[in-house]
Amino acid sequence: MKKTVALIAHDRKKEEMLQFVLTHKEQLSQYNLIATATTGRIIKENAGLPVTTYLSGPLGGDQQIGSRIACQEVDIVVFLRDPLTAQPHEPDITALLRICDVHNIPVATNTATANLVLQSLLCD
Ligand SMILES: O=C(CO)COP(=O)(O)O
Repeated sequence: MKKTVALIAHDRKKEEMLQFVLTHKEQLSQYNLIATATTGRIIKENAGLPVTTYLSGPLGGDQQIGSRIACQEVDIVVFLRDPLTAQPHEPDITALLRICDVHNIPVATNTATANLVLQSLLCD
């Protein structure tokens, strides 16, 4: 069955997310991609990959993706957080990371880890 990968990036990490997606475009095209609204739109427009989008993070998108994680419908999360900027929806961000740990879902919060996680999927 196709794996589902969630892609989420804060504003100052969106360019890095796009470069990550473009670097791994061929591999990522094999998976179901889901994303928060703005991250997903940028990926669709600039990488041309199909992405199922949810609400923007501050409007509840992190919680929507968290709910899919809780339902065991997500295999990997790449969440490029901005560690230098306070976010109004910090509780939602913490909740998303927590639900990944509750369900033992790999969550990469930087591209160094995300690269390793994608590499490991190639060996599956
Ligand atoms: O805020 C986010 C994650 O916490 C991301 O939301 P957007 O992709 O809509 O910017």
